[in-house]
Amino acid sequence: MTTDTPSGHEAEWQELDQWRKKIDLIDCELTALLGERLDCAEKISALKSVMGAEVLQPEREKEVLHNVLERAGTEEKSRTLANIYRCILEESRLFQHAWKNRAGNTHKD
Ligand SMILES: C=C(O[C@@H]1C=C(C(=O)O)C=C[C@H]1O)C(=O)O
Repeated sequence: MTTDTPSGHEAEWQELDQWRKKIDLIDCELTALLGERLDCAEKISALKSVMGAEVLQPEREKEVLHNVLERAGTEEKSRTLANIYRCILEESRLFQHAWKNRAGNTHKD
């Protein structure tokens, strides 16, 4: 047990520690999956550049959100996952714009 935890409730602290270990494992998996998701977004960005398509695809974003919320389970999780996914979609868009700008600069040389 670390020294910055209040004394007492040892069993609860031990259980909390177990849940934190589980969260650390989930974060490991999430980091890998989100990285993979960004790799897909990068490939899509390259294709959109060739096709002259916009980065922002509102209908596709609605579909992504719909797919996620369908699996959310509860109203509370649905609200939270919607917020998380709005951030993911925004960052995915920014990532694609950054890739597009880098690719554009490279092709000018
Ligand atoms: C990845 C794409 O680009 C953007 C980002 C999306 C995403 O991260 O899922 C979805 C739609 C686009 O606004 C795509 O068009 O599929």
